[in-house]
Amino acid sequence: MPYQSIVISKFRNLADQRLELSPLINIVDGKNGSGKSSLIESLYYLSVGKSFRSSKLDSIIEHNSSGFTLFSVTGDDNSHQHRVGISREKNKPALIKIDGEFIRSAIQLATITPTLVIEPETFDLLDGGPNNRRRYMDWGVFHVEHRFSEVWRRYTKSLKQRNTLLRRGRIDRSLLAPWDGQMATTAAMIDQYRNDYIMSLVPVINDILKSLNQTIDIDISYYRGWDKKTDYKTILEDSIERDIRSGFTHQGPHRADIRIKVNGRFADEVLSRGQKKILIFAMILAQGAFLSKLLGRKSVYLIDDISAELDIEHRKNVCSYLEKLESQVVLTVVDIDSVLPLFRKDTELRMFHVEHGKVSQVN
Ligand SMILES: Nc1ncnc2c1ncn2[C@@H]1O[C@H](COP(=O)(O)OP(=O)(O)OP(=O)(O)O)[C@@H](O)[C@H]1O
Repeated sequence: MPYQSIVISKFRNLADQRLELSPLINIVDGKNGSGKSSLIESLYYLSVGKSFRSSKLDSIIEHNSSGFTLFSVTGDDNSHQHRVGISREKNKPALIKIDGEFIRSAIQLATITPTLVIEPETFDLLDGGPNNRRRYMDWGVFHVEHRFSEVWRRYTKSLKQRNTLLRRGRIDRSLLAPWDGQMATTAAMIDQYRNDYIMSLVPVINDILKSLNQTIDIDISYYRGWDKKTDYKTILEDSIERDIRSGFTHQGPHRADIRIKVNGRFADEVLSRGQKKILIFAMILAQGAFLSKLLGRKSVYLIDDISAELDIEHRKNVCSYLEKLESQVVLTVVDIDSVLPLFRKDTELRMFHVEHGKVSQVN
């Protein structure tokens, strides 16, 4: 569901303001340090109740203020509207309302507006640690498999309990049994959801690579976090001595990873920097395409500083792809001329200019 309007107050350097967005393409330009990434971050915050830039609340709240608030109206002509409000005050719990009702978990936010973000750190997906890749995989699993968040919650709760017991050192092993049982059941489900998602996603990524005029064909090998031939309960039993020595559980879905291969070789080892970036664009765009194909749900795409990431040819391919999606896109650029000529004249496009945190619509 696209954002129709947002109201921002005391978020980073952004002035207190209300913005009306296009349901399709929105281009935001402004000098370095004007507030473009902060605007992308505020939209992302509204979609999941957290930032992609910082986990420290203090750095997000406007420096001279004690808290920020964000408010959005989402929906399109054919669908029901939703109103989301988030208020964060220093040293206080988050207050989140959907349609006037307080909610306890920010997870509910993510179901309203599936939001994909491409910002400088997204490009760590291939070369960075497995956390990024698990987050990538689980964004999709969360949206296509409604049981995932509950199963994941049960798994992590049992993992935490097991690790607490392991840290006690000399333990009565019978105390571990219920947690091991719970972990084995939930791990098998998580493994199945992730494996199914990745297998379905690979052809979509390859189709998108083709539509971005790329000749590479990729494959993804999924590692579930423990040996593929052994059931998880046996793994937990066999690794108990090592787990006790270290005080934590070495193997399991919390250690899952994906490795991306191009012509049988690992992408992070053979692709150029530019090729990696376009591959990462394709991987993110594929998540939205797959969700739309499977469940008819459209995602919102937030893309920060596209011109810094892609050369003109790749930018043109990505912009043409985005234009055909008929989804909401918010793109930021330093120089509007680096993207504006790449869109068709008849595209429903809205332009904004940011200066010292004030975002103004440009005619
Ligand atoms: N909590 C905060 N309160 C006030 N100002 C902040 C806060 N956090 C960051 N800033 C400032 O907000 C400004 C805008 O930052 P932002 O990253 O949004 O800029 P940008 O337009 O994306 O810049 P660039 O093009 O360089 O990426 C910066 O000058 C930054 O120092």
